[in-house]
Amino acid sequence: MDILARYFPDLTDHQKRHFAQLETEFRSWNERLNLVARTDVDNLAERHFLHSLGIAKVVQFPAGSSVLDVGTGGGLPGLPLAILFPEVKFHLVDSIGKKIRAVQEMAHTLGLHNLTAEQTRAEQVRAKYDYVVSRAVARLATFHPWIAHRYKSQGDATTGLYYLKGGDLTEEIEESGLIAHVHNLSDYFQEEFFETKKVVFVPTTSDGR
Ligand SMILES: C[S@@+](CC[C@H](N)C(=O)[O-])C[C@H]1O[C@@H](n2cnc3c(N)ncnc32)[C@H](O)[C@@H]1O
Repeated sequence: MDILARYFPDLTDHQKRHFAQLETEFRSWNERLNLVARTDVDNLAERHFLHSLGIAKVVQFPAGSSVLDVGTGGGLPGLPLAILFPEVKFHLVDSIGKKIRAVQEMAHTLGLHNLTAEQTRAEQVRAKYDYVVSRAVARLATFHPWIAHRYKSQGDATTGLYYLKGGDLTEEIEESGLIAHVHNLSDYFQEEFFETKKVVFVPTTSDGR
C-alpha cells in the first residue's frame, strides 16, 4: 500500500486502513470470482488501485457531486475512488449480479457509506450524475451512447466521462466522433505498467448538446 501513499501523500490514516482492508477483501473475493486476472493479484495496489486513482490525477470531484461507474466488475475504479473522495457519492453498476454482490459486501465490510452498487445494464440506468468513470468495458463508439444522457444539466468544464484506457486511441476516438482529451498516466506515475495507460476525458457537451 506504500505506493498509494507515495503518489497520494495526503491520504489520512483512515483512508490507508481502508485501502489495506480493501486489498484483503479483494484478494479473498478474487479467489471465488476471478474479479481480476489471477496473475495480477500480487500487483493489486499498483495495477488496480493506483490505476483506478489515476482519474484523481486528472480531476478532483467536488464534495457533494455524484459519480457513476459503468461496468465496475469487482468495483474498479469505483471502490478506490470512493475511499479517496469520501464526500462524493458513487454508484457502481454491472450487468453481472455476483460481481455486484461482492462489491456490496466489500463496501459494507469497509463501512463505505458513500457507495451504492446495482446489478443493471448501463443502457438501463435512469438517474443522472455529474461524472461517469469506467475501465475496460467497451469501445468509446459503443460505450458513449449508453451514458450520453445520464448527465445532470448543470455541468461545467470538468463534468463528463473519465475512461481508463490503454494503447493508441487515435482510431478509437476518431471512430466515436467525440471530442476527447487524452491524459497520459505516465506523466504522474513512474512504474512501467503506466507507460501506455491513459485517462480519456470526454466532456458532457462533446456530442454537441
Ligand atoms: C473487463 S470487465 C472490467 C471490470 C472493471 N471495470 C475492471 O476494470 O476491473 C468489463 C465489465 O463490464 C461489464 N459490462 C459490459 N457491458 C456492460 C453493460 N452494457 N452494462 C453493464 N455492465 C457491462 C461486464 O459485466 C464486466 O464486468
